[in-house]
Amino acid sequence: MRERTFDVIVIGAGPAGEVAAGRLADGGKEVVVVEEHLIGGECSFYGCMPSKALLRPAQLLAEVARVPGATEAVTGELDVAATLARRDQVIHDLDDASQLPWLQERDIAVVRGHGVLTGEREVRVGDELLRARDAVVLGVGTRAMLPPIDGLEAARPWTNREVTTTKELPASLAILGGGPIGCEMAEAYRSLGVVVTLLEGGDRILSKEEQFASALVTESLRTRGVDLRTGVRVGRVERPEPGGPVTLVLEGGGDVTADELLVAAGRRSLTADLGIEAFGGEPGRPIEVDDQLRVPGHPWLFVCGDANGKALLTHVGKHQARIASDVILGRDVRLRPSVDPPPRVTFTEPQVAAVGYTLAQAKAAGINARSARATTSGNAGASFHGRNTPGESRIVIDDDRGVLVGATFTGPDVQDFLHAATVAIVGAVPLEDLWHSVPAFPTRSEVWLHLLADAGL
Ligand SMILES: Cc1cc2nc3c(=O)[nH]c(=O)nc-3n(C[C@H](O)[C@H](O)[C@H](O)COP(=O)(O)OP(=O)(O)OC[C@H]3O[C@@H](n4cnc5c(N)ncnc54)[C@H](O)[C@@H]3O)c2cc1C
Ligand SMILES: NC(=O)c1ccc[n+]([C@@H]2O[C@H](COP(=O)([O-])OP(=O)(O)OC[C@H]3O[C@@H](n4cnc5c(N)ncnc54)[C@H](O)[C@@H]3O)[C@@H](O)[C@H]2O)c1
Repeated sequence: MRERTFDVIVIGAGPAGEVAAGRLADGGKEVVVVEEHLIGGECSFYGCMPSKALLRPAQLLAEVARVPGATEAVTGELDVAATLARRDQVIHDLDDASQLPWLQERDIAVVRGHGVLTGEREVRVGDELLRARDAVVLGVGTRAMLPPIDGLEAARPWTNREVTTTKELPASLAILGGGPIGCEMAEAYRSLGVVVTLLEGGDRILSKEEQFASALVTESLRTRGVDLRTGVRVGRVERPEPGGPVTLVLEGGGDVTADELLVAAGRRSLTADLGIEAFGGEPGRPIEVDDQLRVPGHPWLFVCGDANGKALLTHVGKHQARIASDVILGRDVRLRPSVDPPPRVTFTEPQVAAVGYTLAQAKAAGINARSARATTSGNAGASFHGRNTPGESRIVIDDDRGVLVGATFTGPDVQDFLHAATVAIVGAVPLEDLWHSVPAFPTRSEVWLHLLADAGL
């Protein structure tokens, strides 16, 4: 068996693993990355990037239709083939060659294959044994979770992998689960001309967000023609002919038939064949870590990104990777609770861009909280993006401390509003100081003036 020794072994080259490897190498460590599929991970090839590529063209076309001058100039329909071709460019036709120079420039070694922990600071990849002088960082991520529904697995449903990469669109698509994946893909596929049925088991879609945000996205999807149903329980799935239509038999009567079925009902950690049980982990479950991303009792073992289950978001995994790397490089840094829940954006139209607590979550956390609201497009800057676009914004205020603890912006293209709110929350900026943070005219940031006015400032 071939043996090699490095300072740090990183298993999984998704966003978390890549950032850890890069930062450690920049800090002078000799690093090896073990990857069994594509360098770039789920986010680059089957997640964030292709999903946004599928959503953006129709959203831009809708914005053009709201802005006279441009409206008259752009008169055609969405080009479906060009949209799929652009998606293929974004995911580099599922080829990770363009990710390699970044690693090579930093002298990061790459080992292709499935990594398994075989001992302390020891990883086996096929017939190669890797040893680490300092640490092992796990960034193994997640896969789609299939709920235990009779016939579901045998029906070979789509997961995020097929829905983001397919070259041929089905005429109809049923989607199980109304979280961010289900909602984004419902809108994208509908905009590409597919008949979409979205089935959510809970009483509302996007259940982790403010109720008003769920209601706005529900209304928007229904207006676009998505058959959106909540409180639905699927009892059985049938696909008599492989590749033929699939039928979901609903508990309580009725069924839904579609050419394809997407399961977007949550994720499971890729910790089943990792050797994690020897270090206190449970195969298939997220691995518990402390505020320095270490596995308790194993100071050389770190877990970053989706695999620790804290928040399944690329930017969260990358932040954790920066912290773990700095700890390995000898710095005393930790996760801070100041921005938890973290910033997040569902890229539907309207978008839901939120950070920190919803009002209900703040109250449940024992905070003396109240909210203030404003119409997102109710300012001069917004008129240049299209008057009266649907969308409301709300901030959640901790009245005892006089600071923000949450914010939600809904509307078209509001994703970049979020960072100001994140800075205000992490910096615990007093509301009076926020009031003096004057937004330029005419920018859509004037929504802050209206939010603070509604809060009594
Ligand atoms: C459709 C979709 C859309 C999304 N959109 C967004 C978005 O807009 N914004 C956002 O912030 N997040 C989004 N996410 C979530 C985001 O993709 C994940 O949070 C992110 O990819 C997690 O990064 P990671 O590095 O932890 O894991 P991953 O990206 O899953 O990467 C893990 C890597 O580890 C490899 N691996 C696993 N086990 C082993 C092993 N034993 N040996 C070797 N290699 C191994 C895998 O092959 C993979 O390459 C989306 C997810 C999906 C599915
Ligand atoms: N824009 C973004 O940032 C973005 C986009 C997509 C995904 N993501 C990340 O990926 C993660 C996974 O996304 P997701 O949408 O798969 O998961 P999720 O856990 O967020 O949502 C799953 C939804 O499926 C529903 N569900 C579960 N079982 C069901 C069943 N049997 N029948 C009907 N409904 C059922 C749940 O009630 C829930 O609403 C998210 O947590 C998110 O962090 C982020």
